[in-house]
Amino acid sequence: MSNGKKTTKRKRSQKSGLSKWETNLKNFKFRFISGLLLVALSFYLALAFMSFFFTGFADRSKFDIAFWDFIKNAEITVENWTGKFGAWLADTFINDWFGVASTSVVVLLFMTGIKLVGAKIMKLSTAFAHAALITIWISLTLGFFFIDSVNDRYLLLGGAHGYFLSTWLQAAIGWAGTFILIVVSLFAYLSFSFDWFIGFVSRPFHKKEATRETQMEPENQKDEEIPKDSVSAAETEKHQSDKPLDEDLSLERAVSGLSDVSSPVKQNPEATGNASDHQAKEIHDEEILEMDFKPENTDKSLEHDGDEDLELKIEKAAREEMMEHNEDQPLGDYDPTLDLSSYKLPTFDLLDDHEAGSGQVGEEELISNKNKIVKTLEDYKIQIKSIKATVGPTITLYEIVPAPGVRISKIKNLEDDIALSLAALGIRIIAPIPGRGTIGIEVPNSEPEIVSMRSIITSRKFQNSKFELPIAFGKTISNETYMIDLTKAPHMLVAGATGQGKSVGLNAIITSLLYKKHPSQLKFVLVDPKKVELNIYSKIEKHFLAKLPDEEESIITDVQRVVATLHSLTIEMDQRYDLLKKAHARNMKEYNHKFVKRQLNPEKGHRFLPYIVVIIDEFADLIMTAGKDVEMPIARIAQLARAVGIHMIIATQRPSTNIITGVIKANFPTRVAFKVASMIDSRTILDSPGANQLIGRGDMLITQGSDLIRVQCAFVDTPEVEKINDYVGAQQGYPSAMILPEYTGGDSEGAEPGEVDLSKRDSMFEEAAKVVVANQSGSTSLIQRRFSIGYNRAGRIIDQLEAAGVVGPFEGSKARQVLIPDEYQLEKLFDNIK
Ligand SMILES: Nc1ncnc2c1ncn2[C@@H]1O[C@H](COP(=O)(O)OP(=O)(O)OP(=O)(O)O)[C@@H](O)[C@H]1O
Repeated sequence: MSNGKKTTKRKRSQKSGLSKWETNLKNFKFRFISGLLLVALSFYLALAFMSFFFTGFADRSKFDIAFWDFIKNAEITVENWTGKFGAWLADTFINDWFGVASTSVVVLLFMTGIKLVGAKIMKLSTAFAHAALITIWISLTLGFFFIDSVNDRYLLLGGAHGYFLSTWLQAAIGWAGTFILIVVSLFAYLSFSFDWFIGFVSRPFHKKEATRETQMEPENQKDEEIPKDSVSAAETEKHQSDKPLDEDLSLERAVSGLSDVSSPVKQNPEATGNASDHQAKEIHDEEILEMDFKPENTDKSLEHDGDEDLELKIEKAAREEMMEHNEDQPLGDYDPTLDLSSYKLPTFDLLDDHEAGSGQVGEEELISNKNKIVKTLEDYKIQIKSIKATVGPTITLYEIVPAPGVRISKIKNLEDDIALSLAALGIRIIAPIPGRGTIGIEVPNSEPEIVSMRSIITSRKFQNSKFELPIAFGKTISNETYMIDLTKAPHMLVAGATGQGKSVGLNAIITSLLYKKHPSQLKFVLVDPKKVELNIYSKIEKHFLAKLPDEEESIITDVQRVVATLHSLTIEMDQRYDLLKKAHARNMKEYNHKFVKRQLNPEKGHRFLPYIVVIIDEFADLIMTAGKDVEMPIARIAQLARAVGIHMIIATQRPSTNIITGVIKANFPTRVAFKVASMIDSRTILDSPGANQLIGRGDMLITQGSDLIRVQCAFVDTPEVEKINDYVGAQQGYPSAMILPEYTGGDSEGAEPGEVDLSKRDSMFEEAAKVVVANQSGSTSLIQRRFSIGYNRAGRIIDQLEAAGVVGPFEGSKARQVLIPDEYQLEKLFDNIK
């Protein structure tokens, strides 16, 4: 009894010891220090080994006593540079173990050390595996070729391991056998580890093909360099410096000398010199990528039959063969994109640049505005320390540092006066700018610039983004591409009075996603009560849309269908949670990772889960007509669906409180406001004023909880969206849109629960009956699997089959009894119930 207790205790302490050790490993400081120690140890060992080659001869006789005696006895000294311990280590590693191949230990210690410190190198498990193979091979080879060095105890090149292994092998398979084994194992290792090696070795045997290959090369290259639908390579983008604005455009002034406000301000020579070209425009750091997504056109190569194309054909065949033989080989990771493996992301040339950069802010305008601001403030006896301008695409931000003692609220109250003196609409005062200790005055530029969607999509920031669902909205006031990850958002409210850029904004959101995602990874549910705004996307139904079963239109316009779709999405959400639970995954990313790694069995209902983005335009219309019927499922999805990859974007013209209710608001943390009609609307959507002061045409404010960020929305015109849709729609898609689970709640009027109306049989009733009779098994999951339909619908069909007398009643865990023995009887039954 007490023994048992002890064991448990020990186990527990071992357990806690392990977790402590793990926690330590995760601790950065601990890792860093351990890493440094390992690197130091690797240097020490390297010196010990190196020195051993020179001093080992002199020290050789000293190792013959026990280790502690050797270390303790001060009278014994060694020549090795690293002292007795180093000498002993070198002797043990080199002579007793693996000979000179033991240097691999030094390399491994070094690699582990720098990895712990934070260096990005190859996986340690791979390094260890290679090192082990190389060490054994070198040790054996040296042991084989320098077998005589065993008599020279000072240096066994292959170590004791090499010597014994080679002696044993020679006795077993002879000298020749051992030699062959050494050569073959080398070739096997190189072929296994390096793909190029097989080609290198087999090249002499394929001289003829190799010549052909060289002949083909220039042609291939040409193909790569001038992809048909890529963007013009000659096109370049202005690269602008990353300097903070105050270095480039200096409107800063000393505290004293405010009296000479009209005097020319300090100018940066560069900015002034280029005034006519750039007009002291704020310089942004977005490098534009001219990139083409066109994957290699393998199909083309198949069309060529001539002899000269042999090499290309072989490549293609090898590829296809690999796929055909997939089942026989150990399966690699599951690739969800394989279903539509030839799918190409839209190319950049589908987007226009809308004369990007056309809007320019003259230096005169900047100075005049600055003077007016300073003058107005001065009129109200407000002293300022400095003023700085940041020129954005449509807005310039004048940042003021007030003199000590000036009350911020005093400046804030002057909003109207400043607007009056500048004779401009859309002036917004941010007092203070969070985290900067300055006051911002945003003034619209007289010639606003259009931010083209193209400049955003081609920006390096967007292209290199690692976001799961990247949405590139446009540019901030400092000309940076502004992006959010919808998975983090996770639901978004968009408001804006009519004509202020809401539809363009929704198109920008969808376009961003279409430029980054494969149809297998993302599905949209589009709700458009206006029937015209989102209809454009019906062309990509088979690629990117999801809809209810038996639904004809993929863009939902009818309120009743919206309600059914939202309910269906809640069912999909619940099903996804069930799958996550079964897979012991906390969220969809983890689940998909497991699925891709083939840890989840599709036979058990597991499937790769695409993100679902639900976009609802004109939400006001919807809530007015359907009220709680839409509000409740939306609230449910918004509260729960984040972890299962369902995200919602709701847009409305009228952001009043009866439309954006508390429940909805609480669950939509990301808010986007285009210009709205009143301050009350602005407060409803953003919880603060500001959206009423915007200038329209894509000028917007975004908040993700705390700060408000002013962004100029990227402009994407309807013809561009059409081109993108044509491009995607023309490619091979899935047989249909993604089918959402069947929702039957709305249809069951009249029928009591449990009562089945056979006159309203499911369209799959007969097919399902045949399958059940043929298999003599009446299970819902069989029908679900065979017809790829949801559980609800399959269950309903089974109920109908029971009512028709095809299957018996529900019997708990057992499958239902099938009452019809064969197809002949079944046909008779069909005739009876017609
Ligand atoms: N980001 C933008 N950059 C430049 N101009 C824009 C931008 N967004 C919108 N506009 C201009 O504003 C016009 C109206 O935009 P949009 O159709 O998106 O408005 P809306 O808010 O959706 O209106 P409604 O609610 O009536 O559909 C566009 O035709 C375009 O000329």
